[in-house]
Amino acid sequence: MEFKFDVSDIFPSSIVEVNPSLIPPGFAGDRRGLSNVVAKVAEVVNAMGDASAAAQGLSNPITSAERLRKADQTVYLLVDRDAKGGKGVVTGMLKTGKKSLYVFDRDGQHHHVSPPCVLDFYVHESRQRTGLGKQLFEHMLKKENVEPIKLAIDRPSDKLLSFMDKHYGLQTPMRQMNNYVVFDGFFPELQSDVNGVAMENEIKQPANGLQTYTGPLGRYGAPRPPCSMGQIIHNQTSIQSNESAGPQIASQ
Ligand SMILES: CC(=O)SCCNC(=O)CCNC(=O)[C@H](O)C(C)(C)COP(=O)(O)OP(=O)(O)OC[C@H]1O[C@@H](n2cnc3c(N)ncnc32)[C@H](O)[C@@H]1OP(=O)(O)O
Repeated sequence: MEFKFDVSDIFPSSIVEVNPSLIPPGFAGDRRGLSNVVAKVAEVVNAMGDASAAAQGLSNPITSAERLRKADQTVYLLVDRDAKGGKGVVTGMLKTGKKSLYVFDRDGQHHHVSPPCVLDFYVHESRQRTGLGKQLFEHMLKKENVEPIKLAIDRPSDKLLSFMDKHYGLQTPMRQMNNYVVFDGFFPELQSDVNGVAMENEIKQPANGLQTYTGPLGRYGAPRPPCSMGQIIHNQTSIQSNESAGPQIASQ
Protein backbone atom coordinates (compact mmCIF):
# COMPACT_ATOMS: atom_id res chain seq x y z
CA MET A 1 0.00 0.00 0.00
CA GLU A 2 1.30 3.38 -1.03
CA PHE A 3 1.16 6.61 0.99
CA LYS A 4 1.66 10.22 0.00
CA PHE A 5 4.73 10.44 2.24
CA ASP A 6 7.85 8.26 2.07
CA VAL A 7 7.26 5.28 4.33
CA SER A 8 10.96 4.39 4.09
CA ASP A 9 11.70 7.65 5.94
CA ILE A 10 9.65 6.74 8.99
CA PHE A 11 10.21 2.98 9.09
CA PRO A 12 13.89 2.06 9.42
CA SER A 13 13.60 -1.66 8.63
CA SER A 14 11.51 -4.12 6.64
CA ILE A 15 9.52 -5.23 9.71
CA VAL A 16 8.63 -2.67 12.36
CA GLU A 17 6.79 -3.01 15.64
CA VAL A 18 4.30 -0.32 16.49
CA ASN A 19 3.16 -0.09 20.11
CA PRO A 20 0.48 2.14 21.68
CA SER A 21 2.81 5.16 21.63
CA LEU A 22 2.81 5.02 17.80
CA ILE A 23 6.44 6.15 17.88
CA PRO A 24 8.40 4.23 15.25
CA PRO A 25 11.38 2.27 16.56
CA GLY A 26 14.60 4.26 16.47
CA PHE A 27 12.92 7.67 16.14
CA ALA A 28 15.49 10.32 17.00
CA GLY A 29 13.88 13.60 15.95
CA ASP A 30 12.69 16.59 17.96
CA ARG A 31 9.26 17.15 19.52
CA ARG A 32 7.68 18.81 16.49
CA GLY A 33 9.02 16.07 14.27
CA LEU A 34 7.58 13.50 16.67
CA SER A 35 3.95 14.60 16.35
CA ASN A 36 4.34 14.67 12.58
CA VAL A 37 5.76 11.16 12.49
CA VAL A 38 3.14 9.80 14.92
CA ALA A 39 0.40 11.18 12.65
CA LYS A 40 1.95 9.32 9.71
CA VAL A 41 2.21 6.05 11.65
CA ALA A 42 -1.44 6.48 12.65
CA GLU A 43 -2.36 6.95 8.98
CA VAL A 44 -0.53 3.74 8.04
CA VAL A 45 -2.12 1.73 10.88
CA ASN A 46 -5.58 3.03 9.98
CA ALA A 47 -5.15 2.29 6.27
CA MET A 48 -3.90 -1.24 6.91
CA GLY A 49 -6.71 -1.84 9.42
CA ASP A 50 -9.28 -0.68 6.87
CA ALA A 51 -7.78 -2.85 4.12
CA SER A 52 -7.76 -5.89 6.43
CA ALA A 53 -11.41 -5.33 7.36
CA ALA A 54 -12.34 -5.02 3.67
CA ALA A 55 -10.43 -8.23 2.85
CA GLN A 56 -12.31 -10.07 5.63
CA GLY A 57 -15.70 -8.58 4.74
CA LEU A 58 -15.99 -6.77 8.09
CA SER A 59 -17.94 -3.55 8.38
CA ASN A 60 -15.66 -2.17 11.12
CA PRO A 61 -11.89 -2.41 11.29
CA ILE A 62 -10.35 -4.47 14.10
CA THR A 63 -7.21 -2.37 13.93
CA SER A 64 -7.01 1.40 14.15
CA ALA A 65 -4.56 3.86 15.69
CA GLU A 66 -7.19 4.90 18.21
CA ARG A 67 -7.82 1.34 19.37
CA LEU A 68 -4.11 0.59 19.49
CA ARG A 69 -3.48 3.62 21.75
CA LYS A 70 -5.90 2.21 24.31
CA ALA A 71 -4.72 -1.41 24.35
CA ASP A 72 -1.61 -3.32 25.28
CA GLN A 73 -1.16 -4.70 21.78
CA THR A 74 1.52 -4.75 19.11
CA VAL A 75 1.12 -4.09 15.41
CA TYR A 76 3.86 -5.52 13.21
CA LEU A 77 4.15 -3.81 9.82
CA LEU A 78 5.87 -5.31 6.82
CA VAL A 79 7.51 -2.66 4.67
CA ASP A 80 9.05 -2.89 1.22
CA ARG A 81 11.43 0.06 1.58
CA ASP A 82 12.83 -0.21 -1.93
CA ALA A 83 9.51 -0.10 -3.79
CA LYS A 84 8.38 2.99 -5.71
CA GLY A 85 11.90 4.23 -6.23
CA GLY A 86 12.79 4.12 -2.54
CA LYS A 87 9.57 5.80 -1.34
CA GLY A 88 8.49 2.45 0.06
CA VAL A 89 5.16 0.65 0.45
CA VAL A 90 3.54 -1.19 3.35
CA THR A 91 2.72 -4.76 2.37
CA GLY A 92 1.47 -6.44 5.54
CA MET A 93 0.16 -6.04 9.06
CA LEU A 94 -0.15 -8.42 12.02
CA LYS A 95 -1.67 -7.45 15.35
CA THR A 96 -1.16 -9.46 18.54
CA GLY A 97 -2.02 -9.06 22.20
CA LYS A 98 -2.73 -11.07 25.32
CA LYS A 99 -6.34 -11.78 26.21
CA SER A 100 -7.91 -13.35 29.23
CA LEU A 101 -10.06 -16.17 27.85
CA TYR A 102 -12.10 -19.13 28.97
CA VAL A 103 -11.63 -21.94 26.48
CA PHE A 104 -12.79 -25.54 26.30
CA ASP A 105 -10.61 -28.50 25.40
CA ARG A 106 -11.92 -31.50 23.48
CA ASP A 107 -13.11 -33.13 26.74
CA GLY A 108 -15.27 -30.11 27.50
CA GLN A 109 -12.96 -29.01 30.32
CA HIS A 110 -12.79 -25.27 31.03
CA HIS A 111 -9.43 -23.54 30.98
CA HIS A 112 -8.79 -19.98 32.08
CA VAL A 113 -5.86 -18.78 29.99
CA SER A 114 -4.10 -15.56 29.03
CA PRO A 115 -2.36 -16.58 25.83
CA PRO A 116 -0.82 -14.40 23.17
CA CYS A 117 -3.48 -13.99 20.48
CA VAL A 118 -3.47 -13.30 16.77
CA LEU A 119 -6.00 -10.50 16.50
CA ASP A 120 -5.63 -9.22 12.94
CA PHE A 121 -3.50 -10.32 9.99
CA TYR A 122 -3.37 -8.96 6.48
CA VAL A 123 -1.07 -9.03 3.47
CA HIS A 124 -1.81 -6.73 0.55
CA GLU A 125 -3.72 -8.48 -2.23
CA SER A 126 -0.93 -7.86 -4.76
CA ARG A 127 1.54 -9.77 -2.54
CA GLN A 128 -0.54 -12.59 -1.03
CA ARG A 129 0.70 -16.17 -1.45
CA THR A 130 4.28 -15.06 -1.99
CA GLY A 131 5.56 -15.95 1.49
CA LEU A 132 5.30 -12.48 3.05
CA GLY A 133 2.67 -13.60 5.57
CA LYS A 134 5.01 -16.34 6.79
CA GLN A 135 7.90 -13.88 7.02
CA LEU A 136 5.85 -11.52 9.19
CA PHE A 137 4.42 -14.32 11.32
CA GLU A 138 7.85 -15.86 11.93
CA HIS A 139 9.18 -12.49 13.06
CA MET A 140 6.32 -12.21 15.55
CA LEU A 141 6.91 -15.75 16.88
CA LYS A 142 10.56 -14.92 17.56
CA LYS A 143 9.85 -11.54 19.15
CA GLU A 144 7.13 -12.94 21.39
CA ASN A 145 9.02 -16.18 22.04
CA VAL A 146 5.95 -18.29 21.41
CA GLU A 147 5.21 -21.47 19.48
CA PRO A 148 2.36 -21.33 16.93
CA ILE A 149 0.49 -24.05 18.82
CA LYS A 150 0.29 -21.87 21.95
CA LEU A 151 -1.50 -19.03 20.15
CA ALA A 152 -5.22 -18.35 20.22
CA ILE A 153 -6.63 -16.84 17.03
CA ASP A 154 -9.56 -14.46 16.97
CA ARG A 155 -12.10 -15.40 14.27
CA PRO A 156 -9.62 -16.82 11.79
CA SER A 157 -10.60 -16.63 8.12
CA ASP A 158 -10.39 -19.73 5.93
CA LYS A 159 -7.24 -18.27 4.43
CA LEU A 160 -5.62 -17.99 7.84
CA LEU A 161 -6.66 -21.52 8.81
CA SER A 162 -5.13 -22.74 5.57
CA PHE A 163 -1.99 -20.69 6.37
CA MET A 164 -1.68 -22.30 9.85
CA ASP A 165 -2.09 -25.74 8.33
CA LYS A 166 0.39 -25.18 5.51
CA HIS A 167 3.18 -23.57 7.51
CA TYR A 168 2.74 -25.09 10.97
CA GLY A 169 0.79 -28.29 10.33
CA LEU A 170 -2.03 -27.10 12.60
CA GLN A 171 -5.27 -28.80 11.64
CA THR A 172 -8.69 -29.47 13.15
CA PRO A 173 -9.22 -26.15 14.90
CA MET A 174 -11.19 -26.11 18.16
CA ARG A 175 -13.73 -23.35 17.69
CA GLN A 176 -14.71 -21.63 20.89
CA MET A 177 -17.94 -19.90 21.84
CA ASN A 178 -16.03 -16.60 22.04
CA ASN A 179 -15.03 -17.08 18.36
CA TYR A 180 -11.41 -17.79 19.17
CA VAL A 181 -9.76 -20.87 17.75
CA VAL A 182 -7.07 -23.01 19.37
CA PHE A 183 -5.43 -26.23 18.19
CA ASP A 184 -4.56 -29.57 19.76
CA GLY A 185 -1.41 -28.98 21.82
CA PHE A 186 -2.60 -25.58 23.04
CA PHE A 187 -3.48 -27.10 26.39
CA PRO A 188 -0.70 -28.47 28.59
CA GLU A 189 -0.76 -32.24 28.87
CA LEU A 190 -2.25 -33.55 32.08
CA GLN A 191 0.56 -35.02 34.15
CA SER A 192 0.28 -38.40 35.83
CA ASP A 193 1.33 -39.17 39.38
CA VAL A 194 3.33 -42.28 40.31
CA ASN A 195 0.19 -44.41 40.14
CA GLY A 196 -0.68 -43.13 36.69
CA VAL A 197 -3.54 -41.03 38.03
CA ALA A 198 -4.18 -37.87 36.03
CA MET A 199 -3.29 -34.84 38.11
CA GLU A 200 -6.07 -32.40 37.57
CA ASN A 201 -7.19 -29.61 39.88
CA GLU A 202 -3.98 -27.71 39.39
CA ILE A 203 -2.92 -24.33 38.16
CA LYS A 204 0.05 -24.70 35.85
CA GLN A 205 2.44 -22.01 34.71
CA PRO A 206 4.43 -23.25 31.71
CA ALA A 207 7.45 -21.44 30.36
CA ASN A 208 5.50 -19.36 27.87
CA GLY A 209 3.48 -17.77 30.66
CA LEU A 210 0.24 -19.43 29.65
CA GLN A 211 -1.67 -20.13 32.82
CA THR A 212 -4.17 -22.91 32.62
CA TYR A 213 -6.59 -23.91 35.28
CA THR A 214 -8.16 -27.31 34.81
CA GLY A 215 -9.94 -27.77 38.13
CA PRO A 216 -13.45 -26.92 39.18
CA LEU A 217 -14.56 -23.34 38.76
CA GLY A 218 -15.88 -21.35 41.68
CA ARG A 219 -18.45 -18.59 41.64
CA TYR A 220 -18.41 -16.46 38.45
CA GLY A 221 -16.14 -19.04 36.79
CA ALA A 222 -13.03 -18.10 38.77
CA PRO A 223 -10.62 -20.83 39.93
CA ARG A 224 -11.12 -21.74 43.57
CA PRO A 225 -8.24 -20.71 45.88
CA PRO A 226 -6.17 -23.17 47.95
CA CYS A 227 -8.55 -24.46 50.54
CA SER A 228 -6.64 -26.19 53.31
CA MET A 229 -4.57 -24.33 55.88
CA GLY A 230 -1.65 -26.70 55.11
CA GLN A 231 -1.74 -25.70 51.47
CA ILE A 232 -1.80 -22.03 52.31
CA ILE A 233 0.93 -22.12 54.96
CA HIS A 234 3.29 -24.60 53.29
CA ASN A 235 2.45 -23.73 49.68
CA GLN A 236 2.19 -27.46 48.92
CA THR A 237 2.52 -28.13 45.25
CA SER A 238 1.51 -31.70 44.62
CA ILE A 239 -1.68 -33.59 45.04
CA GLN A 240 -1.26 -36.38 47.55
CA SER A 241 -4.24 -38.41 46.52
CA ASN A 242 -6.91 -38.52 43.93
CA GLU A 243 -9.34 -37.25 46.51
CA SER A 244 -7.63 -33.95 47.17
CA ALA A 245 -9.92 -31.43 48.79
CA GLY A 246 -9.49 -28.82 46.06
CA PRO A 247 -7.19 -27.06 43.61
CA GLN A 248 -3.62 -26.25 44.50
CA ILE A 249 -1.22 -23.74 43.14
CA ALA A 250 1.88 -25.19 41.53
CA SER A 251 4.94 -23.08 42.28
CA GLN A 252 7.49 -23.23 39.45
C1 LIG B 1 -7.28 -13.27 13.10
C2 LIG B 1 -7.36 -12.83 11.66
O1 LIG B 1 -6.72 -11.89 11.32
S1 LIG B 1 -8.34 -13.65 10.54
C3 LIG B 1 -8.07 -12.83 8.98
C4 LIG B 1 -6.84 -13.24 8.23
N1 LIG B 1 -6.68 -12.35 7.10
C5 LIG B 1 -7.35 -12.51 5.92
O2 LIG B 1 -8.07 -13.48 5.68
C6 LIG B 1 -7.16 -11.37 4.94
C7 LIG B 1 -6.84 -11.89 3.53
N2 LIG B 1 -5.71 -12.79 3.51
C8 LIG B 1 -4.45 -12.36 3.75
O3 LIG B 1 -4.21 -11.20 4.05
C9 LIG B 1 -3.32 -13.36 3.60
O4 LIG B 1 -3.73 -14.36 2.70
C10 LIG B 1 -2.88 -14.03 4.91
C11 LIG B 1 -2.46 -12.96 5.91
C12 LIG B 1 -3.99 -14.89 5.53
C13 LIG B 1 -1.68 -14.94 4.62
O5 LIG B 1 -0.64 -14.17 4.05
P1 LIG B 1 0.14 -14.66 2.75
O6 LIG B 1 1.24 -13.70 2.49
O7 LIG B 1 -0.84 -14.89 1.65
O8 LIG B 1 0.73 -16.06 3.25
P2 LIG B 1 1.95 -16.90 2.69
O9 LIG B 1 2.26 -16.51 1.27
O10 LIG B 1 3.07 -16.84 3.67
O11 LIG B 1 1.33 -18.36 2.75
C14 LIG B 1 0.46 -18.78 1.75
C15 LIG B 1 -0.53 -19.74 2.32
O12 LIG B 1 -1.56 -19.06 3.06
C16 LIG B 1 -2.84 -19.60 2.71
N3 LIG B 1 -3.57 -18.69 1.81
C17 LIG B 1 -3.18 -17.45 1.43
N4 LIG B 1 -4.08 -16.93 0.55
C18 LIG B 1 -5.04 -17.85 0.40
C19 LIG B 1 -6.23 -17.92 -0.39
N5 LIG B 1 -6.60 -16.93 -1.20
N6 LIG B 1 -7.00 -19.01 -0.30
C20 LIG B 1 -6.65 -20.05 0.50
N7 LIG B 1 -5.51 -20.06 1.24
C21 LIG B 1 -4.73 -18.96 1.19
C22 LIG B 1 -2.52 -20.87 1.92
O13 LIG B 1 -2.27 -21.91 2.84
C23 LIG B 1 -1.27 -20.47 1.23
O14 LIG B 1 -0.53 -21.57 0.75
P3 LIG B 1 -0.76 -22.02 -0.82
O15 LIG B 1 -0.56 -20.81 -1.64
O16 LIG B 1 0.27 -23.08 -1.02
O17 LIG B 1 -2.17 -22.54 -0.89
